[in-house]
Amino acid sequence: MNNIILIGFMGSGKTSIGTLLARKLSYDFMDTDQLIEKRAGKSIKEIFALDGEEHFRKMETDEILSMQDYLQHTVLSVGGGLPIRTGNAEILRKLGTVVFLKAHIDTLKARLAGDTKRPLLSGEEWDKKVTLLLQSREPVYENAAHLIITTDSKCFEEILDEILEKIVEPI
Ligand SMILES: Nc1ncnc2c1ncn2[C@@H]1O[C@H](COP(=O)(O)OP(=O)(O)O)[C@@H](O)[C@H]1O
Ligand SMILES: O=C(O)C1=C[C@@H](OP(=O)(O)O)[C@@H](O)[C@H](O)C1
Ligand SMILES: [Mg+2]
Repeated sequence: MNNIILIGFMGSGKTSIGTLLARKLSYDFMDTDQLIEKRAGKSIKEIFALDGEEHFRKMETDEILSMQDYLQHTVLSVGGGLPIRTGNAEILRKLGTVVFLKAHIDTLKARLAGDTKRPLLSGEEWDKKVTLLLQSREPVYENAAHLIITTDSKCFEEILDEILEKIVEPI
């Protein structure tokens, strides 16, 4: 098992840190949102609007199921909702070392303010949605993870170093 999977809430830094970590390790980088956008030929926002969230969730599961056949030496960032769907966390844990990038709600809200790409945050009540979603999702992330890294007040380099220090698997 030589893959690293980053999970966590929207804004926890999965895509940014995944990109940097892969570069540092000379691993491939993949991000389920990017793969799905490419496959569908439209943005996540358009998929939600035109096909519905359930269709998107099915695409997420299909993506990680197919990875079981090929994923190697890869840092994989997954969308914030992916580990929540029944069965997905188990698939992720088989794919590699699952790292939960944890952040305080205030940190997440500050990072997500003004976002226009994430359909779940559209509308005026977005910060209330963040509070409710985070409450329900955090225990799922904690259960799914082999390793939890808190990211509040840490720069990217500090987070990368901590992940590499704490990962037990030889990589
Ligand atoms: N540790 C951090 N320090 C400063 N900014 C961060 C940190 N982690 C994430 N960000 C910022 O938060 C935003 C969301 O990051 P992103 O990597 O897209 O998160 P995710 O993929 O988990 O939704 C980006 O603007 C990113 O630069
Ligand atoms: O939390 C979620 O349900 C989602 C998170 C997003 O990815 P990030 O976690 O990378 O923002 C993206 O998959 C989609 O907007 C739905
Ligand atoms: Mg992302």
